[in-house]
Amino acid sequence: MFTAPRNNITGRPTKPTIKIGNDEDEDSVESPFTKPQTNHTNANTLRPGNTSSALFPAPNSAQRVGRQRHKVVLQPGHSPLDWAELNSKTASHVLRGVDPSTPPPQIVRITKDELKKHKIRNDCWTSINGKVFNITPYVDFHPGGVDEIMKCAGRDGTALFYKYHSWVNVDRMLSNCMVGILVA
Ligand code: HEM
Repeated sequence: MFTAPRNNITGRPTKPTIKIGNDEDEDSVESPFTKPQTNHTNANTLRPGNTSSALFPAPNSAQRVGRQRHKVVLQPGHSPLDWAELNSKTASHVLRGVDPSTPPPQIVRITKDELKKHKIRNDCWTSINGKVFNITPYVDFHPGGVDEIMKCAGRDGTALFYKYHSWVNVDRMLSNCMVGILVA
């Protein structure tokens, strides 16, 4: 029966050693090559207990969404950052497209018939989650393109909105564009 060599003092089994070279009498030395080899052939393989390798490289947006992206090339000056800047510099009534004396949007009631009247490029409202937004100033900033966002013009766009991007925070993005609450 094979018995692993033991340390003379501690009595514990010694670390594995290998012979370097062919000389039988040469002292055996511990080799760095005896360490277990990690298989790095596919660093992205998610192995049980290995979470770090799965995060590098990070998945791109198409991989995160799980389908082909359909973002358009926006005109210069129409990036999401430009939209944020415009919001910070523009009075809310301008973005709402209403007279400055108009009451706060939370108490303005808008019927479906009224909503339907605002469906052209230069006067465009939509309703998402029961809130009515004037999207006229936002249309050119829409990363999905003008044609796509205009599909919700003058009507309830909630279903279309969630079909394409449930992760987008519309309340925040269009907070200054809210004109009222949709009523039956
Ligand atoms: C009024 C509300 C809307 C807002 C505030 C809005 C906002 C956005 C934002 C922020 C993105 C970029 C998303 C990202 O980078 O992850 C986006 C992309 C997009 N949007 Fe909208 N959107 C609106 C309505 C719509 C509607 C009604 C449609 C379709 C009929 C639509 C279709 C798309 C598409 C196709 C993209 C590209 C998404 C992709 O390829 O991943 N959006 N939208």
